[in-house]
Amino acid sequence: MAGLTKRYGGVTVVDGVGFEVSGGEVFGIVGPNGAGKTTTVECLIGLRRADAGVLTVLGGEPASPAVRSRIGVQLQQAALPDGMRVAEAMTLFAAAYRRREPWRLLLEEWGLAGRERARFGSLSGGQRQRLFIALALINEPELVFLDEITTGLDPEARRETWGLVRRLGERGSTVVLVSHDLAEVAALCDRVAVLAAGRLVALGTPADLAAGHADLESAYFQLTGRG
Ligand SMILES: Nc1ncnc2c1ncn2[C@@H]1O[C@H](COP(=O)(O)OP(=O)(O)OP(=O)(O)O)[C@@H](O)[C@H]1O
Repeated sequence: MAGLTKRYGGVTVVDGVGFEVSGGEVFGIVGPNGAGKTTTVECLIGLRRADAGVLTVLGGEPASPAVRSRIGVQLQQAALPDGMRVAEAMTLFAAAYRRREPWRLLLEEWGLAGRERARFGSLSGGQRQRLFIALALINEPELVFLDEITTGLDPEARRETWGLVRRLGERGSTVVLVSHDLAEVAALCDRVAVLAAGRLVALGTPADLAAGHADLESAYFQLTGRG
């Protein structure tokens, strides 16, 4: 991806951002609120049209059906009707794809076995989050986008989710992870892009970014102009 630019009503919210993500990499995107992280992901998954830039995802155009069928997406504002049962959600999402993982296995893997008949509205925050990740994986995606997956989770659920993201990486999936949690990024990501006010201000391994600073957090504050 090179030169990604997106404007909303004349305001540039993503400004010439470019990076390459390698196969099998866990790639983090961090930055303050409003930095353009979600907009960047939305352009990469074909949900929004870029105003400028060259975007290639798995060798194709982000919005093409061939690419869409090979990616998985868990978006920040994901929601399901409160009355929908877990099994119904899995069946519905599975129906949208030709290639799909047996969804009962996915529920097992994500700690939701036995919750098939539970309604979305009755699930805890952690269970909802895991359900959204399971839904994002239903088409056995080669590339998975996860946006703030541990926000609102208690420490134990957060740790568990980290383990599951690691497992995705180990299985060979490429993961793009948007996060506000620098400890999470340091623990999970091979490389990290730092966005601030729509621009890419740094790109490297967590260790590279932290080099010359007390830690990753102080590097982040300096890079994003908050230090
Ligand atoms: N549909 C939209 N219409 C107008 N402005 C938008 C729209 N979506 C996002 N924006 C604006 O674009 C900017 C970037 O938003 P974006 O959600 O990409 O940032 P972010 O880095 O993901 O922030 P956060 O950390 O708060 O999720 C913000 O100023 C936001 O208000």
